[in-house]
Formats: sequence, C-alpha cells, structure tokens
Amino acid sequence: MDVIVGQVTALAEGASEATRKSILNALRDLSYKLESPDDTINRLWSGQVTIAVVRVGINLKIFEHLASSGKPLTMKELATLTNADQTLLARILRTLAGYGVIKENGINEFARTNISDTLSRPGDIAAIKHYFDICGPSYQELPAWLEKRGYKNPTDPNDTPYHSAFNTTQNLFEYMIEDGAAIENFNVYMTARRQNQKTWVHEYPMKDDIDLTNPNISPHGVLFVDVGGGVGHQAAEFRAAYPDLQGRVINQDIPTSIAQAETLPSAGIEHIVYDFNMPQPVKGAKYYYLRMVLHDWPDGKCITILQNQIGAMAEDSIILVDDMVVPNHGVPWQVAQFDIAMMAAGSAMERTEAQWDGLYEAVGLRVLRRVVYTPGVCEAVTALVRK
Ligand SMILES: C[S@@+](CC[C@H](N)C(=O)[O-])C[C@H]1O[C@@H](n2cnc3c(N)ncnc32)[C@H](O)[C@@H]1O
Repeated sequence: MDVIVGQVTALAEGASEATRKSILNALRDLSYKLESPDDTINRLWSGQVTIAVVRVGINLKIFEHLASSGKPLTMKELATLTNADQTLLARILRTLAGYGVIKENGINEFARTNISDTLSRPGDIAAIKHYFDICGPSYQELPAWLEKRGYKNPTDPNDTPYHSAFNTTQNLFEYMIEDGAAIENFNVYMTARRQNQKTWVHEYPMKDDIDLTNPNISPHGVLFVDVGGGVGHQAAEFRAAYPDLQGRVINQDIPTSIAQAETLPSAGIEHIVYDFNMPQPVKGAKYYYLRMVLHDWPDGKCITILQNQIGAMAEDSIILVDDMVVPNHGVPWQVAQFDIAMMAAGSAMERTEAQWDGLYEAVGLRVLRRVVYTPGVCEAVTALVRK
C-alpha cells in the first residue's frame, strides 16, 4: 500500500493543477467504490460534524498551536494552551484525528498535518468561519425552503434560505455589516482567497486594450475602478502589476469595508464609498472591474448594477466582469458548490456562458474577449464594451 501511496504522491507533486485535481477526483471515486452503504451514510453525515469540530478547533486555536510549536503536543500541553477541559479536549482531538485533520502520534500526543496547517492561516480560518457561521444555517434551511416554494428556481433576493435561517429581512451584506465581526471576517476571507496564486492580472491581455509602452494612457485620469472591491485587494494587485501606468486606481465598496480598507496599507489606491445600486460617480474610467459581485445577485439586480456602470462609461471604457463561467457539462464540484452557496444566500447563481451573455445582451454590452484564468475552477475575466 505504501508503494502505491508513494507513486500517486510523486505523480501529483510535479503535476499541473488540472492533473492534480483529476488525481484527487480519481481517488475520491475509488474510495466511493469501496464504500459499504454504512460507510456512505457515515461519510455523508461526517460533513456536518467535520466542519463543526474544525470550527471548535479554530476557536481553541488548536491548529495554530500545532503549527507554531514545531513539535507534536501532548494532551496536557494542549489543555494548558487552550484552557479547555481535558475530557472535552480528548473528544474533540480524537474526532479531528479520526477525520485526518490532525495526526495522533501516540497515546495523548498530536501533531500537525498539511490540513491543520491550512486551518492555522488567517484567510483560511476566515473562510471556515464564514462558511460555518453564515452559510451553514442557510444550507440547513435549503431543502425545506425549496419544498415550500414548489421547487421554483429562486430569483427573489429578499426571500432566500438565508433569510429564513436568520429570520431577517436584511440581505446578507446588511446582516454582516450590522454584526460587524462578520463583515470584517468576510473581507479577510475575500482578500486571502487565491492569494499567492496566478490571478487574472497576469493572464488578462491588458496590452490589447492600452499601449503599455506609453504609460500616459489615461486621458480621463482614472485607470481602474474596483466596484464592490472589498478592501481593495484586486485594485492593489492591478496597481502592483502596472506600477508605471498613469491614472487613478480606485476601490469602491460599502462604508464598513472602506473603513476597514483604510486601516490597511494600500499604496497608490484610493478608497471611496459607493453603493452600486446608484449611478457610478466616477466617470470615464478605462476599466470598471467587478469580481465576484454579480454572482451574489439574481439577474434583475445584476442588470441594475451593470446599468449603473454603463452610465459612467466613456467611448473607450471597458467593464471587466471577473466571475466563474460554468461549463455546460462536467462542472467541477467546487464550482457547483459555489452555485448552491449563491442560491442559498441571495437567490443568486454561478452562470453559464449563455446565461452571462444573455445578461450582457439585456443591457446593451458586447463581449470583447473572455479570458479563463483558472481552468480548474472556471474563473474568467470578461471584457465588455458598449454596443
Ligand atoms: C463576494 S464580495 C467580492 C469582493 C471583491 N470584489 C473580491 O472579489 O474579493 C462582494 C462585495 O460586494 C460588496 N457590496 C455588497 N453590497 C454592495 C453595495 N450595495 N454597493 C457596493 N458594494 C457592495 C460587498 O461589501 C463585498 O465586498
């Protein structure tokens, strides 16, 4: 068995991202093939328990302690570090070890793994908090909610599983803002998402839109507006990739996110409060960039958001929509899962190419080009101009 594990590991190590993902899928399919019905049921309900005990582990900083200690830790050491009751801790640790999140080295001794290391990183901790605390109750609500509404595809952003789960009339962002910690956590997650990986900035052929040999390309003064940009991490990536290009780089979001952005280092970027339900106040920018904004909303609301940008466009302005483009078949599970998350939180969706193009057609935009920059999870930047 060790030989096979060694061979598969070696195969995955030098492989492209696409090959690595197909190896993971093949291993999953193999593991499913070996399951008894009992195994299948246990695996399915372990999904909820895994994220619940991981959430406890995050609260107790178990993964951070294991990552920073540089050596395995005994139960006693972990009890001292976490201040948790030893009997309780033993139950949590054995579950985490059973799921392979941490490693049980011997009796009452635990060690880090690549999984627990991931769970010690601030951006990944923020992701788990968001998916468990905010999305979790909405998924729990989803089956009954869909049944009650006769299995119609959800299109009302004010009536979603999330609204029922949280018994609120506020949308998800309003809810997280009122909570305070939730929106701050969400922004940490969004900033860290795909950090240190190749992003759209490196893949999009900017040279086809602007003369990169002539830095003075922005006669209108504004080069790039990140609409709904959170704390401005994509605006920062853009600025870092094109430090010499003339023109303002602006990040826009709701007041809480802009206040958070202003506490972070962001050289060369301006932060402006802007509600995308209102006309865009920054006129004639070269680019209006929206990453993972439109996937939060159903078509009607996307049309409003796009129209609000179109009103500000100059002749040579381009809208860049950075979102997943769902293939017509063989949809990676990571993409399908995002779609369900958008459904539960906002009656929104991840869209196919035809669904996106229908939206652009409806507001009088023409697709100039579409650049898929992470084939494994179907993320693409679509450049749009006025017809
Ligand atoms: C899924 S996040 C994407 C953030 C960022 N573009 C990124 O890719 O990391 C959606 C963003 O839309 C912002 N947002 C929500 N409602 C908004 C509104 N009415 N006006 C402007 N921004 C809004 C949120 O605060 C959040 O930053």
